[in-house]
Amino acid sequence: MHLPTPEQSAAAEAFPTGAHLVIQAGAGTGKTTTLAMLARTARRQGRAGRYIAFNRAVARHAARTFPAEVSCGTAHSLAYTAVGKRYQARMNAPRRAGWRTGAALGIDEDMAVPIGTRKVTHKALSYTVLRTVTRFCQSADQEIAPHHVPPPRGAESAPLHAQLAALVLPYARKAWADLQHPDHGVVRFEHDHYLKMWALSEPVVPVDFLLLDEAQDTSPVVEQVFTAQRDHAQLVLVGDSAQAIYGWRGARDVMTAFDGRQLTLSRSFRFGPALAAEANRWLTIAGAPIRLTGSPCRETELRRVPVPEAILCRTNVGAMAEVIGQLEAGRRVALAGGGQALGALARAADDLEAGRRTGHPELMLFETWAELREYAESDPAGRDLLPLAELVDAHGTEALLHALDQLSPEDSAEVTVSTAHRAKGREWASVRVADDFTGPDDLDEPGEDGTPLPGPVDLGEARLAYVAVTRARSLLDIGGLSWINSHPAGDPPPAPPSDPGPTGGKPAEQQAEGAEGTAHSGERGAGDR
Ligand SMILES: Nc1ncnc2c1ncn2[C@@H]1O[C@H](COP(=O)(O)OP(=O)(O)OP(=O)(O)O)[C@@H](O)[C@H]1O
Repeated sequence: MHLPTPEQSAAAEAFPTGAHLVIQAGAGTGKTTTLAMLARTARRQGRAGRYIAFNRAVARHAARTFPAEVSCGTAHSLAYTAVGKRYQARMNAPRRAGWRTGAALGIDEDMAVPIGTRKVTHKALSYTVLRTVTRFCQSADQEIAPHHVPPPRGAESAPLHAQLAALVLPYARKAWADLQHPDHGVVRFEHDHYLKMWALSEPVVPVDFLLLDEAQDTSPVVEQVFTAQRDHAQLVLVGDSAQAIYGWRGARDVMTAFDGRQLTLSRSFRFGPALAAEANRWLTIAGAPIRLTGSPCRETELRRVPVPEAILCRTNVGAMAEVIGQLEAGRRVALAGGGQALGALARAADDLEAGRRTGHPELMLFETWAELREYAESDPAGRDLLPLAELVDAHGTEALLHALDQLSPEDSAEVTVSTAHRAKGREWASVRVADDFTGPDDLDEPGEDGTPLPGPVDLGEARLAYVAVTRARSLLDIGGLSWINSHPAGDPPPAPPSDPGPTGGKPAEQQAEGAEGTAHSGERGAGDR
């Protein structure tokens, strides 16, 4: 048992008062240890509660750490017990292609509706209908509406989106009606469906307190159920606003504006003072409410690391480039989360190159590779696809698929390549940040001396950089983030702080919603919160 830090003691002392709490816990600051302290306090008080984890693995880990009075699970597990189990038979139904579901909903298999210069085929429409239902399920809305229709790649403008929404919504409403039957229907029943049904039933969770973990990335549907309990249960939100990196797909930082007593965990047990200083540079840029102190017992060096244990990338495509580079250097490589997403992209590129339409959800509005390339090169909305286009053109889809076949499992690999999104919650002894973490573009107007001025650092990018740099225990190579050393926002060079202070800085702002999928990385799996 460790001697608690003053901040951990402050959290443990605040909890029995019954006040709603917001605990900002920086990277590696012993969040689980602290929550277990709170849970033991509750046991002494005879109070029972629930810990809501981000995914099942975290819930299982917490169940081993917390006393029995605190039940541990995801929001989905609560919803499953209340609603989902009635739909078990439907959930066990065999998977089938989205277009078959579309056909069963009445979408004509010969359709090709023009939206702008693109044609929406029945496959694209079927996929968009199912995504619309999923986005509705993750929202706090009562009914399916146009804003749930995902903006399609290659037809993002508002008028085109409105046209698409008019086409999609009748089928999406039909799909949602179909899902209400517990024992029959044509749409495959997913975990998000019963979560939404549960939320719409306005459930009361019968507990004395609720601990919401990773509260900086909470879906609106979970936020709605959670905050609705505040009159009868003590609410404790735990997380790190500076690690809010899922805003692009609708998650919200519930901590920042929550009306509760603010507490902080800022002593990191993962790394030493030099890395804490680097982390603080990004926390400052992100306008985060905390600054970290490193462990005096840990020495973490920042320097070039030619052979790291982990390489962290900004995008899936960047990860693919790193995989190829490591394989060429003769190393056994693992890709965190596996190679399926990249394999699907490579196969989609292969289809387009052969002049076939692809079923890949992101690329299904394009008819040829040349069309996609033109979109990536000339349309600002498609710019993030340019690295994919360049990667495919440089290596060929066959070589990419061959590289993915050579991946090793993580436990037998010499190096793990991961996106920063997938690296969240993990740590390695040595880490290199990949080259796809490029800095902001220069401003149009040069500085007084005529030299280009770098643009401001995007807050979302700063949070992702913070997640990436805080994964290392002993060695960190900031690699692709080195541009920050000559950017005005990275100045003055970081120095280890002498006094962490309980709080400081401005609250983090919300990350703007961006495109889904290819450019980003790290999807949550079914059953995750
Ligand atoms: N007061 C303390 N003194 C020394 N070590 C501590 C203290 N509190 C926690 N630790 C150690 O810090 C490490 C991380 O703690 P813990 O497992 O609770 O954090 P976590 O929730 O898994 O991770 P994170 O803080 O990154 O979210 C563990 O090795 C734990 O034993």
